[in-house]
Amino acid sequence: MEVGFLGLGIMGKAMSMNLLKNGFKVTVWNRTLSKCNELVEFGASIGETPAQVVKKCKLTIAMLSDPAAALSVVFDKDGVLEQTGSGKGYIDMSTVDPETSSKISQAITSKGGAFLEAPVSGSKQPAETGQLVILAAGDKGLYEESIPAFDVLGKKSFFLGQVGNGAKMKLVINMIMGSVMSAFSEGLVLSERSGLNPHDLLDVLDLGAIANPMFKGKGPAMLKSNYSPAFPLKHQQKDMRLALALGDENAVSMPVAAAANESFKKARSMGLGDLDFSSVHEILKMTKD
Ligand SMILES: NC(=O)C1=CN([C@@H]2O[C@H](COP(=O)(O)OP(=O)(O)OC[C@H]3O[C@@H](n4cnc5c(N)ncnc54)[C@H](OP(=O)(O)O)[C@@H]3O)[C@@H](O)[C@H]2O)C=CC1
Ligand SMILES: O=CCCC(=O)O
Repeated sequence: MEVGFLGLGIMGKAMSMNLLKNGFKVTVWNRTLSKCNELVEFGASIGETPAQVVKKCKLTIAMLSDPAAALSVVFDKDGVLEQTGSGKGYIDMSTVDPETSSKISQAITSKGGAFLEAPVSGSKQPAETGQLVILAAGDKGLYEESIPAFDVLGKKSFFLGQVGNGAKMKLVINMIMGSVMSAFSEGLVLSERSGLNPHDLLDVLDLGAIANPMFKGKGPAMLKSNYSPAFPLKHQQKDMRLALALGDENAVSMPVAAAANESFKKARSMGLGDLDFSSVHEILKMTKD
């Protein structure tokens, strides 16, 4: 099966590499074209533009930073829309808001193409090992055709119905994740400032009712101020912003998420946006009496 892949950031690189390793023919494109070279070494072909990739491939996947990027790759000159049509499938796996997804869906389907949104739960390592959780919504036929690729990329796929539901599910999850990370960082700071050993806190947490792979995976690195990016903080803040907008639309009060968003915003303003989202810990460490 020949697959196009647009966007070779942390996630896109790992996902397209995985498809290659599992026998898919992959044609890649990235805004910064030099990032395609590593994939070419593993057998990928390069498309010079998103339109070229779509022209060549029946199925094209995108994994882009945010709504602006997702829209640009579809609607701009040499974009996806120029070559989509009957027999072409487009799957956007980026984390965006439901409105962005719906706009892309309408444009693709009005030209006869099929569209699926399929954001993912899981980060760099699950992307490398094919252990993502796929939250698909949109064209059911395209979902079924894409199962061989989803089986390589993820450990479980959900089909959630109409376009927008995948985006909403992903935003709810990341709103919870950002709020929990913020509370976890406060707990690490509180344990240290009150004279406890924060490593003991990690051990105790791991044995109790709120034991959590995120605490276990990120806690030790956070205590060493090591924030090598798996999930960049700028994307977590984008997800908090989009989730809060979803809350606004649905009149859901989310004071915990709103407070966490302030910490992520502050971290971004201090230049931590490209570090892992766990670097929000640095902001909370800065608060003194
Ligand atoms: N990292 C993670 O753990 C996870 C991330 N996600 C989501 O997946 C998406 C990608 O994340 P990740 O790989 O970490 O992000 P990165 O920041 O590593 O990569 C972003 C990608 O988007 C491209 N891009 C950015 N702006 C534009 C634009 N205007 N036009 C075209 N391409 C653009 C970048 O191209 P260039 O190289 O030229 O800058 C790059 O390929 C995001 O929506 C994120 O929220 C979802 C689950 C986990
Ligand atoms: O969107 C990013 C999710 C990161 C994760 O699930 O660990």
